[in-house]
Amino acid sequence: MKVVLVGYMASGKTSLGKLLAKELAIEFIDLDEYIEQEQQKSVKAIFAEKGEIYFRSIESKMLAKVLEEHEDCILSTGGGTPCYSNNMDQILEKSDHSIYLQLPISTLVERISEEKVKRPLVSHIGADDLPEFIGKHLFERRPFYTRAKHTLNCNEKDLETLANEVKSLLH
Ligand SMILES: Nc1ncnc2c1ncn2[C@@H]1O[C@H](COP(=O)(O)OP(=O)(O)O)[C@@H](O)[C@H]1O
Ligand SMILES: O=C(O)C1=C[C@@H](OP(=O)(O)O)[C@@H](O)[C@H](O)C1
Ligand SMILES: [Mg+2]
Repeated sequence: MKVVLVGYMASGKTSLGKLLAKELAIEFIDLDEYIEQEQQKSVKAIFAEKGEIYFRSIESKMLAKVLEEHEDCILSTGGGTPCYSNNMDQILEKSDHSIYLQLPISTLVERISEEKVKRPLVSHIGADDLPEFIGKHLFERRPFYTRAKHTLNCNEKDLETLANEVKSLLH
């Protein structure tokens, strides 16, 4: 069974994916970590040294590779993955379940402001401008995320609760 998690930065894709894979005893793949291993560089360094277009091209290729080569896995994507190239079509075609982790802007702002450094798209944005940036960005990206097979309301739920809710979707 192939399950793909999508959603905005800091929606919990990596954390929930890890927990789910452990509980379901299947392989966990985080697309950003996969790219970092393949490129031998952090996502931050790839953005800084080669630019976003290069990152999006690698991201799309690595997504296709993971979807092709892995039968049973939980795949946590990056926040931008479904929004470029034909990535969301690929996800819908090649996975059994795709799940959009939905959170209110206020929670995303809180989480991102604590972890801006490792996220190159927001690292340069000041605290005052962050809510407007995230609001606009999510408005642009939401149409891609909502194509996922399921939407999971993650507001004020801990990881264990979310893992149980995902498991009940996987039939
Ligand atoms: N359900 C949750 N409740 C509270 N904090 C969470 C939850 N899920 C994730 N987090 C926290 O939010 C931050 C971003 O999580 P992460 O898994 O890196 O998100 P993503 O991979 O979507 O960017 C981390 O600090 C993580 O511990
Ligand atoms: O939203 C985005 O475009 C990005 C999200 C990041 O992943 P997370 O969503 O896990 O932070 C990472 O892929 C890169 O920094 C770009
Ligand atoms: Mg992540």
